[in-house]
Amino acid sequence: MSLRVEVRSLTVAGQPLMAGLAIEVPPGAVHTLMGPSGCGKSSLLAVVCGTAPEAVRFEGSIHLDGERVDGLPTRRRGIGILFQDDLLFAHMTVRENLLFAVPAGPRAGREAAVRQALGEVELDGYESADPATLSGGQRARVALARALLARPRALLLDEPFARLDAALRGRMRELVFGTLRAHGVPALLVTHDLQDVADGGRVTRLGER
Ligand SMILES: Nc1ncnc2c1ncn2[C@@H]1O[C@H](COP(=O)(O)OP(=O)(O)OP(=O)(O)O)[C@@H](O)[C@H]1O
Repeated sequence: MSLRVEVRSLTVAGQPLMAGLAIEVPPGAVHTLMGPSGCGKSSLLAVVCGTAPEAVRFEGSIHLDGERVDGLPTRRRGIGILFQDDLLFAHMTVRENLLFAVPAGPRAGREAAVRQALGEVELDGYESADPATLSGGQRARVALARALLARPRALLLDEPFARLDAALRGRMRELVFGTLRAHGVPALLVTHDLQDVADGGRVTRLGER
């Protein structure tokens, strides 16, 4: 799967944020967006997944594997998003949080997908854990597993490592980038930390307002 985002113009409440931008993300690659606070990074992600508020006006196009998706409602784009707040449901176990994301299908297959995803993020055996009892890094890994279980065609990462301590951040980066590569899922990553740039990944620097 590849992602192409072309921004002819992006305005928020009538103020221009960016123009003349083209981003091409090959399968499994992570493209980093950097820039000062307020330059429109989060607004651009919201436009790509189709959740931007009325005040955000976008002219341009978004393609997934050549299919134009910017006219589609969010749920039909198949683009996942991972935030720094993991947004796990507190009243559900890890397994229930993950099952929630698995597309409809036979029960056994969905359960197997959950077990496999937990293995991929090195959390075998954590099915019945309560998210509140997990460390920040473990919660971040559950959130990654959940994002991938929905089988997204592309993933948007909005400062997903910001809350993790330095040692864990390195491991989470490897895990996230490795998993995206393995699944061939292209990603856009917003960060303020140059160390978050994936090896060989491209960077777009957005300007001041
Ligand atoms: N719904 C809205 N109505 C009006 N202005 C908005 C709205 N959403 C965002 N803005 C403004 O648009 C600009 C871009 O915001 P955005 O959150 O996209 O920036 P950002 O680059 O992600 O910033 P940060 O790094 O601080 O998260 C900001 O000046 C913000 O105040």
